[in-house]
Amino acid sequence: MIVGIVGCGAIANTIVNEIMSEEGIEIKYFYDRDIERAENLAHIANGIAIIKLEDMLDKVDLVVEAASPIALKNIAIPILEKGIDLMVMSVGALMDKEFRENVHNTARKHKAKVYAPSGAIVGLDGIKAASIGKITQASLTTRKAPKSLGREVEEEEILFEGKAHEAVEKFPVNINVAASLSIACNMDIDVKIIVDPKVDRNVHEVLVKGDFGEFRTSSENVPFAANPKTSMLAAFSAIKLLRSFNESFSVGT
Ligand SMILES: NC(=O)C1=CN([C@@H]2O[C@H](COP(=O)(O)OP(=O)(O)OC[C@H]3O[C@@H](n4cnc5c(N)ncnc54)[C@H](O)[C@@H]3O)[C@@H](O)[C@H]2O)C=CC1
Ligand SMILES: O=C([O-])CC(=O)C(=O)O
Repeated sequence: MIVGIVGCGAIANTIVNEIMSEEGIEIKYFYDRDIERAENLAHIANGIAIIKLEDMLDKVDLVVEAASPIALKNIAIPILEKGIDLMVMSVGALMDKEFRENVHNTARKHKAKVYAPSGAIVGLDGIKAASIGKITQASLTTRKAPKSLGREVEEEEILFEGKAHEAVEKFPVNINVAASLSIACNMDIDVKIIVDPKVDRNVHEVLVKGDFGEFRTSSENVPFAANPKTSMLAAFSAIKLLRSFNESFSVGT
């Protein structure tokens, strides 16, 4: 499998450092609006930095988007139209219903697949199983340190309380997890975002109720030093999903 990466930041660097050149996965093409970032990562991976997306499209089997929701909106359709699979980290962009439908229809028409790893939250496996019945309630409470949210506060403060579609508009690079949960639950879930000077982790609490009963998950994620908005777990989930394409045994939904 030849892989291209769009967005050469914290997540992409972790993917490359972990996978480098593993049997069956060759991460070869690197694109970033900051060409230096693409060149640095290409150098580490012994790959090729490209200056426009089209330069990788006839050469890859899968593109990993690890850039931003705006980037995803620009690249998704041209990638899928070529029948290339797409792994999406900036899931928040998919809260735009028209865009999501376009992505879905294009993927189906060109026999491409779109994957969204579980990212920084815990519980999507259970939600996927629970969605066989009816899900009646789902919420996410996210607590991050001021530097993760770009705020300066002395006391904990609720920054946002409302629906996921609004949360991803207001905090596009901090709450993609709300979109993953909403898509998995097939509802615009309730979201609360708290800035808390007492925490040094990215904390995500998920509550889901439905026909199956109810569950709560809580993850206290170590953030990347280089980008404290992002949890290391998010990059790990992408790596695990990439590896799963070569595995013959799968556990969990
Ligand atoms: N699904 C999830 O659970 C999670 C998703 N994310 C999202 O994943 C994405 C990547 O995260 P990180 O690696 O932490 O970000 P980062 O900020 O460390 O790296 C992003 C890279 O993408 C590049 N970039 C931004 N916009 C671009 C564009 N339009 N075209 C080309 N390159 C562009 C930037 O120059 C940068 O090098 C972000 O959108 C982030 O919000 C982050 C954490 C969890
Ligand atoms: O990494 C995290 O903790 C969550 C995050 O930034 C996102 O969902 O965009």
